[in-house]
Amino acid sequence: MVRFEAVGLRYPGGGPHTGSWGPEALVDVTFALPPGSFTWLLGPSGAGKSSVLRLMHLALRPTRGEVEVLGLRSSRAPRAALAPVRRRIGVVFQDFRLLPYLSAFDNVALPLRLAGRPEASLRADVNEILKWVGLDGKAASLPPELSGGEQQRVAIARAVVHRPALLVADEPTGNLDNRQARRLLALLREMNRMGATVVVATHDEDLVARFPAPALVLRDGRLHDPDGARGIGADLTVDRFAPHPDAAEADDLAPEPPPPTAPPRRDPDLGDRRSPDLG
Ligand SMILES: Nc1ncnc2c1ncn2[C@@H]1O[C@H](COP(=O)(O)OP(=O)(O)OP(=O)(O)O)[C@@H](O)[C@H]1O
Repeated sequence: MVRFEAVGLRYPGGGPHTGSWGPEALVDVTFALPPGSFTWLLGPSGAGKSSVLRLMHLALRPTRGEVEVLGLRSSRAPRAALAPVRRRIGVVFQDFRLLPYLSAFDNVALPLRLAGRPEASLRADVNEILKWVGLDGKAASLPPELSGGEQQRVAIARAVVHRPALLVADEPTGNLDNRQARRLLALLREMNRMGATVVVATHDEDLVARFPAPALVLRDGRLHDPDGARGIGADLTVDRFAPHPDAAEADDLAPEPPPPTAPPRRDPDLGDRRSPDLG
C-alpha cells in the first residue's frame, strides 16, 4: 500500500533558480504500511512529518530511494501516471487549502463534481459528511465566515467524501478543542474501519494515548526506530487495534457513519474514477 525504501529528500536551497539543494530533510527513511492500517506520524516540529506526507500523496518525488503508493513507484513514474493514483488519495492539509469563494457545501462537493458525479446523487453524500463533522448548519457559509476549527472540519469532510483508499492528514486536529479532536479522530478511525489506509501526523500526545495505534516517529529527518518501523509495518492490521480505556467515550462521540455508497477501493489497478485530483 505505502512503502518507503531508503528515502532521501532535499528541497531546493539558496533561493529559486540557483540550482542548489538544501540539506536532506529526510534521511534513509524505510517503512511499509499494509492496506487497511492506521498509523500515527510523530516527531517534533521540523522533524520531517509533512515531508513524508507530501511524498505519500505524490506532491513530491524522493531525491533518492523508492516511494511506492497504491502500487505506483513515484520516483520512476511518468507524470501522467501520478494523477489517477492521486485521485484515490484524500489529503487534509495543515493549512486547509479551501477555496475561499466556494461555500462549505461546494468545497466538500468539489471532489465529486470533478469526478463527474450527478448533482442529485452527490447532494446526499455531501450533506451526510457535513452532518458527520457537525457542520450541517454551515453548508452555505464561505470559508472566511468560518472559524479555524470549522474550516478544518470542512477540509476533513472534503478529504473523505470520495472514500479514498489512502487518507493522509497533517495535524488535522490542530485547530480543534479536545472534544472536537476526539470526534474527528473517531471519524478518521471509522474511515479506517471501512477499509481506508490512514496516516495522521500530530503533536497531540493526548489524542495518541486515546487512540493507540502503531507510530512512525521522526527525529531530524530520520526514523527514530527504523527496525521497529519495519517490523511493526509488516504487522499492522485493523484487527489488532487495541482500544484505549477511553475509546468507548470516543465512540460515543462518533457521529453516525455516512451511507455506505461505495467502500474505498483496494485494487491498485482499478483506479477511482469518482475522485478528483486536488493535488
Ligand atoms: N518547501 C520547503 N523548502 C525548503 N525546506 C523545507 C520545505 N519544507 C520543509 N522544509 C524543511 O524540511 C525539514 C522538515 O520539514 P517538515 O515541514 O517536513 O517538518 P514537520 O515535522 O512537518 O514540522 P511541523 O511539525 O513544524 O509542521 C525542515 O528542516 C524544513 O525547514
